Amino acid sequence: MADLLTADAVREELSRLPDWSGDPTGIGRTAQLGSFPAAIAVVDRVATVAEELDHHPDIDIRWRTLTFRCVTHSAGGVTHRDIELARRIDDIVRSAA
Ligand SMILES: C[C@H](O)[C@H](O)[C@H]1CNC2=NC(N)=NC(=O)C2=N1
Repeated sequence: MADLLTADAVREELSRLPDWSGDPTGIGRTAQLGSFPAAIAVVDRVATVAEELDHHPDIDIRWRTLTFRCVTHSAGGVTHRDIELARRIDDIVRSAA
């Protein structure tokens, strides 16, 4: 099982993920795209990456605003897998914006 990050480690990782906030119970970000179809296209690309990593974010879709939350459910908190997923989500949002 993946190791839970301490509060200090989560803070450290978040300092390198400026669009994300959170704590050891989960990290999240929102992203506003240009349109609803553009937002759905981002969700679709995130779905592909989530399958590749076998690690899946919780996603809230409200018109063109997406909210991603990453937590390792099986571990009950934030692990390096969530940090990796967050970086990959950032890459997708950046290339879509
Ligand atoms: C069997 C499979 O590895 C697990 O169900 C995975 C799938 N994706 C997952 N995603 C997240 N965020 N947390 C998990 O614990 C998790 N478990």
